[in-house]
Amino acid sequence: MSYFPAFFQLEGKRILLVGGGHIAAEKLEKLLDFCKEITIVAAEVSEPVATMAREHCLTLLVRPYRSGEALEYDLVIVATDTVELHRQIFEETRKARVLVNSVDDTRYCDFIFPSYVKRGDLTVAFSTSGASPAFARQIRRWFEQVLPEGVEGFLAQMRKLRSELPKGKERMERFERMAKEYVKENFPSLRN
Ligand SMILES: C[C@@]1(CC(=O)O)C2=NC(=C\c3[nH]c(c(CCC(=O)O)c3CC(=O)O)Cc3[nH]c(c(CC(=O)O)c3CCC(=O)O)/C=C3\N/C(=C\2)[C@@H](CCC(=O)O)[C@]3(C)CC(=O)O)/[C@H]1CCC(=O)O
Ligand SMILES: NC(=O)c1ccc[n+]([C@@H]2O[C@H](COP(=O)([O-])OP(=O)(O)OC[C@H]3O[C@@H](n4cnc5c(N)ncnc54)[C@H](O)[C@@H]3O)[C@@H](O)[C@H]2O)c1
Repeated sequence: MSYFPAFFQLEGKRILLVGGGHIAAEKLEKLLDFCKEITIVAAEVSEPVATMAREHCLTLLVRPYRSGEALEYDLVIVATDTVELHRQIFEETRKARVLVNSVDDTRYCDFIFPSYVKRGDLTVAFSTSGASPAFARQIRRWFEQVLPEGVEGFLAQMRKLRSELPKGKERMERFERMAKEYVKENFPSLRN
């Protein structure tokens, strides 16, 4: 079954990253695009993870994961080199409202990381539901080339107008027209 694409508000959520190596650093970099309160627990910590933790004032616990501690969080990302730990954390959380991502192992995932492009308020995410992460990455890279410079500025302008103009048919038509014109001018291969 494919994964449902949703955009979660992470601010205010309790987030735990388990692991402090190469892959944990990649996941952390992505999480930091969307939230600034993250706890990391890792037996050993690589330089990139230590640097991000310091720069963003994250809670960094340098010690092995303790049984049951995932239950204190809303979202848990497990990025260690110990598959058994990924299974353990997934099992521990089954009776609680904790969502788990185990890198590289859909058996122990409630959600998976997509490939994405983020420019201001625009986030475009690609997923193959695990069929081919390599393909998700390549299509993301292609899309980065297609995306016009300054799209975030256009969205900032639209956001401002939305807050200023009263709701209704007139506003709806105006926004549709503006969005259509923007796409027509900036995505030259689209004609309609
Ligand atoms: C998108 C991205 C986001 C991110 O990591 O944040 C992501 N993987 C990325 C890259 C990548 N990962 C792997 C390769 C090597 C080539 C290949 O295998 O294709 C490459 C390509 C590369 O690095 O070039 C290895 C790999 N990955 C998974 C497995 C396990 C398996 O398939 O069973 C294995 C085999 C391990 C092994 O062989 O031992 C599993 C998962 N990887 C996912 C996400 C989730 C599904 C996403 C989806 O398809 O929708 C899922 C299910 C779980 C999760 O991790 O959340 C990120 C690209 C970011 C970007 O650049 O934009
Ligand atoms: N490195 C890659 O390019 C790559 C590519 C594909 C898949 N993977 C997979 O991703 C996983 C992580 O890879 P990595 O390169 O980040 O590994 P890594 O060895 O760099 O990091 C593993 C981290 O897990 C921590 N850890 C291990 N047991 C722990 C425990 N009980 N409690 C807390 N922390 C613990 C370690 O201290 C370390 O910080 C592995 O399963 C690997 O097979 C890695």
